[in-house]
Parts: sequence; structure tokens; C-alpha cells
Amino acid sequence: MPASAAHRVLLLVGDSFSFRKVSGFSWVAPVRSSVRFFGRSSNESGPLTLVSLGIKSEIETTSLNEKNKLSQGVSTIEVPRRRDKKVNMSGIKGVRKKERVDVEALAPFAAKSFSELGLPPLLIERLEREGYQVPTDVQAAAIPPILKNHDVVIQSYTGSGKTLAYLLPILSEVGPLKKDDEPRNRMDIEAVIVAPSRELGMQIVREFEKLLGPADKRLVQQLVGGANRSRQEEALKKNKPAIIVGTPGRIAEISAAGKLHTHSCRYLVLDEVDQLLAFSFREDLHRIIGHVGRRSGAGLPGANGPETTRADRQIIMVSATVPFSVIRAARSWGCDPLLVQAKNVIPLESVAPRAPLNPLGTSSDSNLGTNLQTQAPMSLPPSLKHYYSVTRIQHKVDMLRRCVHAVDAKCVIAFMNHSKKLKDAVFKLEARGMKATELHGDLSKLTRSTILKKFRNGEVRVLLTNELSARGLDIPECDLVVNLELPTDSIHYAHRAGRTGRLGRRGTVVTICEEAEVFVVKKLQKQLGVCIEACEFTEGKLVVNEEEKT
Ligand SMILES: Nc1ncnc2c1ncn2[C@@H]1O[C@H](COP(=O)(O)OP(=O)(O)OP(=O)(O)O)[C@@H](O)[C@H]1O
Repeated sequence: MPASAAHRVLLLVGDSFSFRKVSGFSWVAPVRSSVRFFGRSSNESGPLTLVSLGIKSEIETTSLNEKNKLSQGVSTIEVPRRRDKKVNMSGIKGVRKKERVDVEALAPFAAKSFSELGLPPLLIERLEREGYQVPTDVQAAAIPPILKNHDVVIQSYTGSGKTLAYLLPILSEVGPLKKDDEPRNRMDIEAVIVAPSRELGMQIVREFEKLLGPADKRLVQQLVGGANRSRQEEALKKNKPAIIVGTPGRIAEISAAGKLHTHSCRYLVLDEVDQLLAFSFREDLHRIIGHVGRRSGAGLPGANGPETTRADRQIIMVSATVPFSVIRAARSWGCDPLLVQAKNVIPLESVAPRAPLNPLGTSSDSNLGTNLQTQAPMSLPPSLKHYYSVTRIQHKVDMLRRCVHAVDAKCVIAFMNHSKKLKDAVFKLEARGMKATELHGDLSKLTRSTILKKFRNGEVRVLLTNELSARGLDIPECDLVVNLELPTDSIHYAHRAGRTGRLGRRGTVVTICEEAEVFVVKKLQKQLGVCIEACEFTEGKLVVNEEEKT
């Protein structure tokens, strides 16, 4: 079959697709059989297995009985024979092979250590030194497919460790901790990570630096807006970094000026991808997609040009919320992308058009149907407790203060929609003896970093902020999130709420609203599939309104 024709054919042999629960894990599998997802190149042999992934063969993800059931009449999905991706390693164009994929084998959900995931020993040593002992579910699910060169969309709830899920496979191939000791072509940028805010960009850089150590931290450079551009360009020239982390505007700007050479880049990561697809980033993202990992003369994403004009890079898209626009983008920009969730790895092709991955499609998405209830919690940490409390607009800040005392919260992020109102709220809290500060986009980069540092150090108890801080910000100590003004939709609620309860910690989310806004809270509750209980703050305690409950 010619490659172009194969590309379009998804051959389902055997039974139709359905989600299937096996030993508590959800798989996409034909009703009576395991799924094989064959593809890539004709000279590949044998399915991708736990062994081929470098994962111990004794790891069992299903019970014996379930396994027997699964193996009756193996059905296969013949997925497109894809062209192999070419990767530039030390200036030599090598062939980046994607192997036959046995989807079942791709996700070692029972991984007990990083060494089971096929990471190089040096990197594992560093992880241990930094106190990372066991991979989170999403890391265990995502690392093997990325190491096998698959384009992926990673979707998992806030604070579940998605950053390391893509950072570790990159460090396995790039920099001093990588698998082989092949020397690097010093001119090449090998990975570009795009994040929607400076704060998130800087946080990702810190994660890289932590693992690389002081001697090699120059291998990573941040290109975020708000900082001196010529200094960033000079640093690029001088340090010759292998990894770039930045915001779309600054990356696109420096690339357009011809100072950033990313044509032979191997990895392109879009963190908080659903936000990056917003209209405001469109032009910059278009430039990045069109240039990173794309030799000159290459076709535009999704174009049906000859094979040689397609991108060589591996694309990794990440978010807690994946509306259908992300699926569409991944199909267009990626090559047989996989959808990776904490306990689920499936070909993206098998996601039905407009079917929700989670309920948090934009309001224009018509898919907010019955699946919504069952899949909702995937974007929110299960450990969170959600409440709302009603008051008049002029008493909101005072209620925030009482809420902080009632929950005995030490590290609080309170969200408002407009930065102009933040100052007023800070003033009121400080006047009542509560240490507070504001953080928003109108402040300079330096001021923003200083404020965040103080907040992280515990010098400030309440951080009043807007949507700027809703995405990706990782402050593990944050034990309370308050919506002083309602978020615009369930996606925004999920990301705001996700600033607390990170990586299994406990967290409380309180929405302070007016009587006339309660119906919005009820709607959010329905869309998110979580219980948001009515409460009051009396005598220094959070009291659930039992009447409302019934
Ligand atoms: N395997 C691990 N062991 C211990 N801690 C970890 C592990 N993986 C990640 N963490 C820590 O968990 C926290 C949350 O991780 P991270 O910020 O990557 O979450 P996330 O899923 O990207 O969240 P968000 O969706 O909000 O961006 C971080 O402080 C990180 O250092």
C-alpha cells in the first residue's frame, strides 16, 4: 500500500473499539482482544513490548485471567506506515525509528522505579540525588513512548508531574546525562519547550537545572518575554545551549531575527498546549511550528507535501485540560500521535471526532455530554475539597480573611479577574494584619520573580493574582485557593484549583460569590463532576451548609 494511502486508513480487524477496565486500569481495546497498533516502517519486527521498552518482563498490569481473555483472537489495528523521522545527531542525519506499538505494553503502570522506564543510569542517579524515587503514574505512562520517539499528547490532572514526564526523556537524549556519549554538534539546539507565561518558563528551566547540576546548567537557556532581548541573544551565541525554554513571543521574535537555529531540533514541547492555541499566541506559534525541527523549504504543518518536507522533530503536547482543538492540532502537527493519560495510552486516531478527553471543552465545544460526568475528575487532583460561600460584593475580602483563618491556611492563592482590583484587596487584608501581595502581568519580570520568591519563602501569606498564576505554577506548600471572582469557565476553574493539592497533598478550594452567581457555581460543579459544597465561616470554623447539601 502506498504510504500516502496507508496514512489515511485505520483498519480495525476484529471487534470494534471500546474502553475497557482491566485491573483498575482503563485501556482502549477491542471488546475481546488486545490491541496492536502496527506502524512506521516495513523493516521493523516484533511488537513493542515491556522488554523492548527496557521494562522488566515480570511487571504485570493485568491479572492472568484478564490477560487470557485479552489474548483470545488478537485483533490488530493496522495504522499507517509512516515515514521514519530523521534526527540530527552530531550533524549526521540518522533515522529515528518508530517501532511497532503494542499499546498494552506501552504503559508500565506498575513501574516502581525510574530504572524500569528505560532511562540512562546517570539520569537515574541524579533523580535519586534530588529525592525523586518513584515515577508518578503519568511519568510511568509517558516516558517509554516518548523514548520510543512517539509524538504524544499528555493529559493528566494538575500537579501530577507532567513536567518530568517530558523532561526526563529529553535529558535521556540531550546533554551530559544522556544514554550514549556521542559528541554534540555545538551549533544545534536539540529541544525547544514553549510555555505560555514567563513564570512557567522559569519554573521549567529550574527543573532542568536541578537535574543538570551547576556545571551543566548553561545547556538550558530561557527565552522569556520581559527580559532584555539582546542579552538573551548574546547568551545564545556564547553558551550555545542545547535546550531552549521560553514564551511564544520571545522565541518567535529571536527566531525571526535569524538568531535562533532550530531547524534540526529534535524535540518540540508545547506545555499548557490548550492555552498556547489561544488566538493571542497564534502568529508566534505558527512560526515556531513552521520552523522548529523543519529544514528550510519544509511544508507547513499538515500539508500533504512530499515526505521529505515534513517535520523531523518529535512533538509533545501537555496539559491538564485537552479540548478537541488540541486533538485536532496534534493530528495535524504530529505523526501518529498517542494520547497518554495516567492510566491510559491510546492512539489519538482512536479518539472519536469531538469526543471529550475530559469535559473541559470550551463552551463552543458541542461535546459536553454524558461522558462529562464520568471523565471530569481527570483534570483535578482527587485530593481536593471544593466549597463555595455567598456574600455581598463589598464583604468578599473580609470573607477571604475569615476563610484563611477558618481553614488555618498558611499559603493562599486568591484569584480575581481584573488586575486593577488586586491592589485594593491587598490593602484591605494588610489593614487587618494579614500579610498579602499582588501578582499580575503589568509588573516587571524582576518584580514578579521577587514577589514569587517571597511567597514561596512564606514571607507572604496571601498572594492575590489573576489568570497569570493559574497555569502551571508549582508551589507545593499552597494549601488554599480562593476564587474571589468567578473563573470564566470550567477550564479556568480547574487550573486555578490545581495550584493546591499538588502531588497527592491535601488542598481546599473556596469560591466566594454573590447570591446571583450561585447558579454558575452549580454549573461548574456539573461540568467538572466534583462536589462543591456550600459553606459558611462562623466562629473561626468552616461550616458546611447541611441544608444546601440536602
Ligand atoms: N516522581 C516524582 N516524585 C516526587 N515529586 C515529583 C515527582 N514528579 C514530580 N514531582 C513534583 O511534583 C510537583 C508537581 O509537578 P508538575 O509541576 O510537573 O505537575 P503538572 O502535572 O505539570 O501540574 P500542572 O498541570 O499544574 O502544570 C513538582 O513539585 C514536582 O517537582
